[in-house]
Amino acid sequence: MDINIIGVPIYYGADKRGPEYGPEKLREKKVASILSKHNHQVYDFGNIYVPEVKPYNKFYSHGNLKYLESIVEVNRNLAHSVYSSLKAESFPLVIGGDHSIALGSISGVSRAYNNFAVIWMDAHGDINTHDTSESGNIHGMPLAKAMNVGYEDLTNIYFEGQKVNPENVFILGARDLDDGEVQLIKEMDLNVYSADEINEKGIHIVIQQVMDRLKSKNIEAVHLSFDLDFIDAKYVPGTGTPVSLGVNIEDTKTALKMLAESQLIKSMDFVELNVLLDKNDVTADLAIHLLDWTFKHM
Ligand SMILES: NC(=[NH2+])NCCC[C@H](N)C(=O)O
Ligand SMILES: [Mn+2]
Ligand SMILES: [Mn+2]
Repeated sequence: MDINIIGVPIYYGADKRGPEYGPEKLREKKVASILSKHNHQVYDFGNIYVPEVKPYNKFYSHGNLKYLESIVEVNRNLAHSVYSSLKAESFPLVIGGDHSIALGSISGVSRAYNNFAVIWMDAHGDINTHDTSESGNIHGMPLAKAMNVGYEDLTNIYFEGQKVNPENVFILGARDLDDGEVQLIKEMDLNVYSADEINEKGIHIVIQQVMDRLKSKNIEAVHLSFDLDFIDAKYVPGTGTPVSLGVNIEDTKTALKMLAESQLIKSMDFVELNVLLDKNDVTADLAIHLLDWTFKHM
């Protein structure tokens, strides 16, 4: 398969320095040549341009949507890059950066496919809006925007309106949800498999259930959005919002292997590696190992 690596060196969605060095770090660790070992042609498309913003301007046009203008611009460009990759039958691997970039990738995927699903592996739901967010950090909101919930500058990125049908969204590993997010899950009847449920039932059973659902819906493609904080906090010091009682590394690998082998995954985000918080590169090395593992099974 052909893979296009698209780096997005941004921290604005997290409002904490560190994730912007993710693409550089993974390149330093030879991500492209590692993936190409598994019979893939890997093309490194470099980085999406991230404009500089003065920190005092972060509230520029909206008090509870920090760095709104820049995040909109970056995601619009990213969306087109992801769409172009898919049109060229190349797998877009989007390397963050913080999770705000999922909005751009899902928007690009959405233009390429009619009936696709999003699998969101994360300790968080990332379904806040400017009304429910306690932080104003846009990385806690992209999945809501993709479902057309929230502020219109963010829901209308790349093209107007909804990018993904909420019925086709699967959140895995959740264990740190804000009140507004819990309410939205109820209102929209979203598919959420919490970390507790995964650890009780077993990852294998949960992934199988998700795949059965995808099959019954005749899904043609899946976008996998992987936030490193899906994994239990003790294994990932290098992420900005770690949460304990998560999934361990072995189970994470089982999930990624099963999803990769399904051949349904056509695009992926890999986000929230915080290089500045990392300890001796353990999280960066784990990131490389997980990507190596995933694309080995693809
Ligand atoms: N992509 C992430 N790591 N998101 C963390 C979000 C944390 C919190 N729920 C917020 O909205 O601020
Ligand atoms: Mn996230
Ligand atoms: Mn998260």
